Amino acid sequence: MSYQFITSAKLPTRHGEFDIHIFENEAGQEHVMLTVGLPIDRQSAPTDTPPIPLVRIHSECLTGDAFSSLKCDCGPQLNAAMHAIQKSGCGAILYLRQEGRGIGLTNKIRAYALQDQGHDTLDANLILGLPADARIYDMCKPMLDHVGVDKVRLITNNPNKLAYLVEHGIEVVERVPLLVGVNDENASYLATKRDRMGHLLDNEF
Ligand SMILES: Nc1nc2c(ncn2[C@@H]2O[C@H](COP(=O)(O)OP(=O)(O)OP(=O)(O)O)[C@@H](O)[C@H]2O)c(=O)[nH]1
Ligand SMILES: [Zn+2]
Repeated sequence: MSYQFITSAKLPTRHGEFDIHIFENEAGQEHVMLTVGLPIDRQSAPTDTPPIPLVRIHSECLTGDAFSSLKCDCGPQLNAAMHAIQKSGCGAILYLRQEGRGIGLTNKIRAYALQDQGHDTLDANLILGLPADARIYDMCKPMLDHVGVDKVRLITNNPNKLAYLVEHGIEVVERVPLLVGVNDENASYLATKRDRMGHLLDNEF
């Protein structure tokens, strides 16, 4: 699949002002990138060491990002990442339109119905005959290339995202862990990511 840059504009938010960039693949699927301080202006202070952009690869979660769901940690993670990137002055949010770990909104809600019956987040996908995690990350490299980023500090607990970037020639100088928005409703979801999905979490939930 190839990805094309379409357009960009300013986006003021309550965290500060971002540039918003839209990308599209051949199937017409849109992905979004919010940036601050990118591309890095190497002319203005050529002798300074350039900053390493702080980057968050975030998969769409309508229920968490827009509806403040307590079933996951997505909404607080998105807000914390936007805040941290603004504070650092240089970075990007890659907002990937792969809802429900790539199975789509309808299937995610089907999985939630199974979770209501006591299944965990991983088994719910498997019972539906769907992969535990169907996401791809091949849009990330062209999106980062667009703003000249080849080195990042990556905000994640997900080893798949680290592996993708490293395999595609993007240097991950640092992994920045992100644990926010833990509550009684999402504790078992986080424990399943830690115990059954290999996420880099060593906390008790
Ligand atoms: N199938 C399914 N998807 C879920 C469930 N809860 C959250 N999601 C999806 O999981 C994805 C969350 O992904 P990210 O925010 O990229 O985070 P992550 O892969 O958990 O890794 P981090 O970078 O460590 O946060 C979103 O697409 C959510 O819609 C669930 O119970 N079932
Ligand atoms: Zn979520």
